[in-house]
Amino acid sequence: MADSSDPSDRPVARLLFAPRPKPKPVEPVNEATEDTPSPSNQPPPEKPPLDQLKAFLESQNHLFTCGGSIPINEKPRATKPRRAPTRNRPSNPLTVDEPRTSDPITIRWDVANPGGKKGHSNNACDKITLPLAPKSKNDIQRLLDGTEPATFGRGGEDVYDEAYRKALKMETTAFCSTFDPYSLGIIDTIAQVLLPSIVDSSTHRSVRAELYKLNLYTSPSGKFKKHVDTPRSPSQFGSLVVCLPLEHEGGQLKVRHEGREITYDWSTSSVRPDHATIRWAAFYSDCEHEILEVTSGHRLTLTYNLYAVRGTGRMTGASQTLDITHLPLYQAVSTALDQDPFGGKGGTLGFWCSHAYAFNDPIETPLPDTLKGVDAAIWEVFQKLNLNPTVSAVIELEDEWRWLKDWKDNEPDKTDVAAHKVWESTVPTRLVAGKDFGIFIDQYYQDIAEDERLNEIFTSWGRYLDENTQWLTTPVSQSELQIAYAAYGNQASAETIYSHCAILVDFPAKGA
Ligand SMILES: O=C(O)CCC(=O)C(=O)O
Ligand SMILES: [Fe+2]
Repeated sequence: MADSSDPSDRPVARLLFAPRPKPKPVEPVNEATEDTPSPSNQPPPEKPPLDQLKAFLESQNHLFTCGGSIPINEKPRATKPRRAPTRNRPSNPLTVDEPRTSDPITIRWDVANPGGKKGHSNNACDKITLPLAPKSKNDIQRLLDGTEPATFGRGGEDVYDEAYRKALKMETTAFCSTFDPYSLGIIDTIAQVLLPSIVDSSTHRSVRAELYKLNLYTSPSGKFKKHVDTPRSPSQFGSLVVCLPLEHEGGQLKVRHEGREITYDWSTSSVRPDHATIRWAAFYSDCEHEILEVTSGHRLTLTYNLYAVRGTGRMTGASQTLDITHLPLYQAVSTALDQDPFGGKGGTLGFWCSHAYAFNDPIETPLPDTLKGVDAAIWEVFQKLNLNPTVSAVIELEDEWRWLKDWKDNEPDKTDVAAHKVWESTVPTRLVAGKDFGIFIDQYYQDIAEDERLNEIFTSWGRYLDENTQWLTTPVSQSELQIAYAAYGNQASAETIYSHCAILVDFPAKGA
């Protein structure tokens, strides 16, 4: 993704964020253990209601990834055809409690130059079936021959740099596989955990998974250093990684969000011979993640982009809906807001979203349909309480706003400090909430004075959030991730980028 500092580029909100302090040190949490329970779940009773809610919200950032495993049934039984129901014989009950198992997975791919003969037609393909049969380890070489080096996005370009990403790939046009995340229940699980729908909500959401790549991380030193996944469209909310059964060690996938870290360790070896298992992990794709070095064998994954779609969620299972009034969050918010937090004077209640959201221009973002984790929950709580929330891109103006860097030139005789005062009187506050997402400067603004320009841009794009705004959360420490957004994606940016957002609720003044 381009980290543009060229003022002639169309600037976007993302570029205007001030660098933030370093994130809190990461608390390592591994797959087998629960997140450390936060003592702040029960805020001390003496705090005012809004402070109690703030403390409660601080502990609500844990939901950003989920994963699981599916054993492979290496000798699949022939499936008995189901008999159609008749009047005397009801339909077969659904075998919902049967453990889900997968058949072995076959991968087929195009062979570019079969037999290496010139002039030979290019339409042959090869295949392997996993888990590999004993003594068929050499089959993996044929698969390797069908791959090409995997690039990634840096500074708006696709680059190959083994120091950052050492991996091989196949494009979806060159391979297919019998693996189906829908029929194995993986997509249902992701929908329930990462994109739940809420009873009565206007946003009933389902997940669509689109196969993206086959990747092979091979020893020695196959890896992908920390990055966030480049969103392919504004409705992309997540990424799914499926690890197919091939012996390897190392290659742990680490996913991070707001100082928390989950490790998916899928290594298999003679010590842990459970290689006849498919393992998977899904996460919100704005979460930073990395793949540690593979120290032996080959780590083979299929990656999918996950999109939020409107639907009934009944693709493979029953619709799962959540009654928001039963969430502790609902109780916490309604108790805190029982008393008007602005004492009748009116103001804005702000919730900095815990995640970043993809948008592109000029198409609107699909928010609130793509809200993630606690952001979705707070949105629904505000809705349920009839508070008319809005979700906006919120930008924080930098002290030295490099993109309009010549503002000081208007006051050449003043010191930086004095010139800065002029700037501060021009813009009432540093926080501006957008009615739209990207900020685009048209030619018109180039012709007016710098200070007027600032004000005009921001009042036409959004509104200033003044001291009457009470923030329930502090903005996520983004300094590292912000750099990662700008510099490292898994593909050079396709028109869609992430923005930081806030959910806002306006409380009118009493009698207004
Ligand atoms: O293979 C994996 O574990 C994930 C790969 C990844 O992060 C990516 O392709 O963007
Ligand atoms: Fe990734």
